[in-house]
Parts: sequence; C-alpha cells; structure tokens
Amino acid sequence: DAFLNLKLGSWHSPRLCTPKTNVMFLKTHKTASCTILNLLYRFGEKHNLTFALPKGYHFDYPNFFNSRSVKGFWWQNGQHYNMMSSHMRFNRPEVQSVMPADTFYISILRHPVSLAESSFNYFHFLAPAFKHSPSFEDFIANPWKYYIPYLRFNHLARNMLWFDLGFDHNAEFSLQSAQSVVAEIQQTFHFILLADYFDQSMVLLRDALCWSLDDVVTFRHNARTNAKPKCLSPAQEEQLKKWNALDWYLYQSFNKTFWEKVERFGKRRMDKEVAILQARREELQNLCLLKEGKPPKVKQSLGQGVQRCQTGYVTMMKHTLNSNLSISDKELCSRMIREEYEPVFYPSFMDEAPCQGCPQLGPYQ
Ligand SMILES: Nc1ncnc2c1ncn2[C@@H]1O[C@H](COP(=O)(O)OS(=O)(=O)O)[C@@H](OP(=O)(O)O)[C@H]1O
Repeated sequence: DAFLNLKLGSWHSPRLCTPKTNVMFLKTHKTASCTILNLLYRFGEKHNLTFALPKGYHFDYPNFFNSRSVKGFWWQNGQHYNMMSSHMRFNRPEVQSVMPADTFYISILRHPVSLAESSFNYFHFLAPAFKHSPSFEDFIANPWKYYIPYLRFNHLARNMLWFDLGFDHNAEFSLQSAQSVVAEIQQTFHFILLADYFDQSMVLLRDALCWSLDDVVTFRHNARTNAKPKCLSPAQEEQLKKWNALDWYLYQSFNKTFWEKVERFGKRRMDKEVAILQARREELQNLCLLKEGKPPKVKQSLGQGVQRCQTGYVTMMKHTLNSNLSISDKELCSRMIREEYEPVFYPSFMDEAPCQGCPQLGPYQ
C-alpha cells in the first residue's frame, strides 16, 4: 500500500492549507536536532526564506539567548526572520523580539536515559562532571561525587533539556513547579517532537506545518558509530530518571500529549504515513548513499572546523554520496546530507559562513 502510494506520488498532491514559513526551532542537545536542522535548511532554501543566524557559532550558549547575538539584527529596524534554529538557551521575550508574531514554535525531547548515555559520550570532556567520572556506570552510581551544581557546562550532565528550555536545571523537583514549567512550555511551543518517535514526529510536523512529505524526509545525522548498546539494569535506569527528575517529568508530560495528538491524527493514518515516509527515505538512501545507508566511519577530530555539530570525542557516521549521480540527483543528495554549518553547501540565504574567522576549535571553546 505504501509503495503504491509512493509510486503514485500521493504526497505531492496539493494540500488545502497554507504552508507555514515562519518557524522557530529550539535546538536541544543530543536529540536528533541536527537531523531536524537539515530539513529546515532544505525548506528554507527551497522557499527563499531568511534565517536568524548567530554572530558566532551559537547564540551565546550557554548564556540565555539575547537578540544582540543575532547576526545583522537591529531591533529598531523592526526586521524579522522566517526561521531560527541554532542551539540556544531559550529566552522567550528576546526570541519573540526577533521572530514574527505568527511564528510556529517547535522543539524536540528525548528519553532521559538514552539522552544521558549519548550525552556522557559526546560531552565527556566538556561537562566537568562527566570528565571526572571513570565510567558511565560510576557516574550513575554516584553522580554527586562528580557533579558540582552551576559549574559551567555541568548542565550537560543533569536536566539538560530543562536548561535548554530556559529553566533552572538544579532546582529541587516539586510537582507544582514542574507542572507550571510544562504549562509555560505548552503556551509557547506549538509542537514538541520526540526523538524516540522520530518518524511519527515528522508525520505530525508535516501536518502541522502544511508541508509536503518530501520536506520532512531525512537521513539520520550526527549518529555515533561506536555506540555500543549499553545494557543498563532497570535499577540504573531508575537512578538516571531520578537524577534527571525535571527532564523525566518533562519527557513524560510531552510523551502523553504527543500520543494524544497521534490519537487525534488517527492511528491508521499515522501508520500509513510513517510507512510512506520510511519507503521514501529508503528510496533516497539507495539513490544517494554509498552502500545503501551504511556510510563509512569517519573519525572526527578537534580542529577540523567544518562539521562543527560534532565534537570529535566520539566516532560519528559520515554520509558519503554515490559517485555516479546525475547533476540534479547530486544536488538533491548533497542537500540531504548537509550537516549543520557546512560552508560548501551554504545556501544563498547564508551569505557567509557564521564561523568565518572563528578559531578552528570544537563547539563552545
Ligand atoms: N532520525 C533520528 N531518529 C532518532 N535519533 C536520531 C535521528 N537522527 C539523529 N539521531 C540521534 O540524535 C543524536 C544527535 O543529536 P543532535 O543532532 O541533537 O546532537 S547535537 O546536540 O546537535 O550535537 C545521536 O544520538 P546518539 O547516536 O545516541 O549519540 C543521533 O544518533
């Protein structure tokens, strides 16, 4: 059925809604956010949209977002952008001063247990708490031995999503305050995606934005190749949830609303659209990528400066294009594999690389 629809090109049929072009994506860490960035850049490029870009590498992360960190922004000019999508610590009034009033706000969460594992590996040398723990297991067993609250970058080791969304990641958990934070997020963000249900998220996103299905087809970006599945015990998982109690509450809340949305969308319809999305991804992977979606490993190292999305402390998957592509397929495929801040593929709306002139170091240096 999915393949039949695929062949008939049903997702190209005209929609009875107007595609949204003003989108703010709060790019949280280790949540498939580079993959989302890829689709936003592609959509922006296709529709000639403007992006609010940081003056440096990030919007002054981990400090709160300030409109002064947007390249070329001068609030007195009353200028606005269509899209904003780099890492930041969210600050609603400042973001609203840069983005138009009808902006569609989205962000993405991931289950705190797998998020912690990804974060421990990726940010091992950046978060002091991780750096000083001999192993992930040691950290889980006794995080307070390694964690000093409010030490710069230690938020990457505890309630990182809560922090990125602009709240105090060291606050004691209380149901009342957690509920009020969730309510505030719900007031600001129109849709919270879940990395753990990426394809379902894409189907809902496409529906909410009135985009085409091809607009939300992506390859997986920024994945580790050396990620051995960690066999954590149920007790260790519980410890991690307790340690990240604010993020765990956040995740549970938005997981619940996510599945309510799926219910409203229709489960059968969801299954069908997910199947079409997956079939299209496979088709594009077969067309574009060497060895059908099994890209060769590339050891990233600090100082390369190109793929700034990647710190170099872990081995990342690097997509490699098939060599015999036609000119038009090559253009399509190049866009599909474009990483965050890859100057070679800078679209026209990025007149210069945001990192030009920056020291060739990894993130946050
Ligand atoms: N499509 C899709 N579905 C599910 N998961 C995905 C997807 N794309 C990327 N990923 C995983 O997201 C992790 C990278 O997240 P980010 O791109 O947000 O990282 S970063 O903060 O910008 O460095 C990284 O997780 P780990 O591999 O566990 O580290 C990616 O594998």
